[in-house]
Amino acid sequence: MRASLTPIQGLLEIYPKVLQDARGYFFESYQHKKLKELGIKDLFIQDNQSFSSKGVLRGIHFQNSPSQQSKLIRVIKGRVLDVAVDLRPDSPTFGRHHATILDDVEHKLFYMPEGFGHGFLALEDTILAYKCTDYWDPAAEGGILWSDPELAIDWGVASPNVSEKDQKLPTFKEFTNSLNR
Ligand SMILES: Cc1cn([C@H]2C[C@H](O)[C@@H](COP(=O)(O)OP(=O)(O)O[C@H]3O[C@@H](C)C(=O)[C@@H](O)[C@H]3O)O2)c(=O)[nH]c1=O
Repeated sequence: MRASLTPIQGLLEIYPKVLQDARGYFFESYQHKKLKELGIKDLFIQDNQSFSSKGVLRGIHFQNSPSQQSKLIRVIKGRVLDVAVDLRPDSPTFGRHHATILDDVEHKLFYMPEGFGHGFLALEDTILAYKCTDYWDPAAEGGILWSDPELAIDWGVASPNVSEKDQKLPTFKEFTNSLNR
């Protein structure tokens, strides 16, 4: 397991050692001690899995305090463009994002601590799995519109398949205004 830093402090891309043999592959998708050595000390208490058809975009989602979640994300089958948006008001990279490809070949893990918005675009029919450090809390759910020009995320598609709920998410400006209230 090897971690690679990203331009945003706290966000990590983690490369597991994928062992191939005549039967297929094997890798440790979660190993507490090795992740701790890479600086990830979180206690994950919920695992989620979703299937998304090619062209589906989910996000950008987060949970507000006190139900904030760190996430450890990976693709079981398929390929996504996965995006983390820095929503930590005190961060020098507040409002900036980092995008990365997660797939079922490299099996890269994407770690985002509390304070990030998360979204992904399915580039193929995809099963995505992620660990979370807090339970789902519908009352604490927050989000930002995937296509907000201020975030300027290059999704590479003009009209992805987005849920009605996600189409109505606030803009980044509305989000920042809500912080100042
Ligand atoms: C997130 C979540 C949803 N649900 C339910 C609510 C709803 O009926 C159904 C689908 O929920 P959603 O439409 O919110 O699912 P989805 O759009 O996949 O939401 C997820 O998006 C990605 C980007 C994230 O980062 C996640 O934290 C989560 O917000 O599942 C749970 O039961 N537990 C959960 O933890």
